[in-house]
Amino acid sequence: MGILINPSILSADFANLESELAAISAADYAHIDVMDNHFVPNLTLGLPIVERLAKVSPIPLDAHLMIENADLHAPAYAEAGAASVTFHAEAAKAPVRLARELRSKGVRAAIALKPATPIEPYLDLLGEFDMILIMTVEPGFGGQQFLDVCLPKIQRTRAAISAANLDVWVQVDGGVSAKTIERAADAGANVFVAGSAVYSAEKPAAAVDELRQLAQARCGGH
Ligand SMILES: O=C(CO)[C@H](O)[C@H](O)COP(=O)(O)O
Repeated sequence: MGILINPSILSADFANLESELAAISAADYAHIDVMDNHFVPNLTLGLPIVERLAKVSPIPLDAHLMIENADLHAPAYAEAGAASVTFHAEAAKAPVRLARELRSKGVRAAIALKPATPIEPYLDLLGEFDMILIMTVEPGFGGQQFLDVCLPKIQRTRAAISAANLDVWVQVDGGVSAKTIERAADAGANVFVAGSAVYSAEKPAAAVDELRQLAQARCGGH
């Protein structure tokens, strides 16, 4: 399974998003944090901006919806041009139905779990998703510290995916940096979201390369 580095534009300059996306053209997906000020105590951007970003981005968009009522709102992000749409388990009433609806629109469907949400209720459903996002911070803000307590959940998720012989990606988001990415890779993640570690770097493209090399050196087994 390949390694993917998805910089989060949460730490980018919101007044210059087109050039901020150009700066990460060597990454795999641009991670777009959609926050509604209800599911999380922060407000970022919504559908019209995602629609524009999808048109100008040199790489596909990975939309991470930190919004309530995901069943109702998530499909519109697929129609807006995101290549991958992630909704939160805590915000979806019918996650399997929603994932099937997203896939029917031709996008990758992913489910996200906050640090206190267990993977166990979803273990028999893994094949319904293209990716599982294990949050390694409480969602809402960039620049937080990576939560090592989430590593066992990443391990259990990867073990279940391997045991079922599924091709499901495991994404980590929150506090991912050159200091923490190896631990996440060792635990079984293969998709890495990094906001501040990329956009606070003098050269975002070099930061993407460094993260990729560190993860690739550890991800031989998955
Ligand atoms: O989903 C998020 C916050 O809810 C962000 O994607 C995440 O925190 C990235 O920022 P950083 O790498 O600075 O932690």
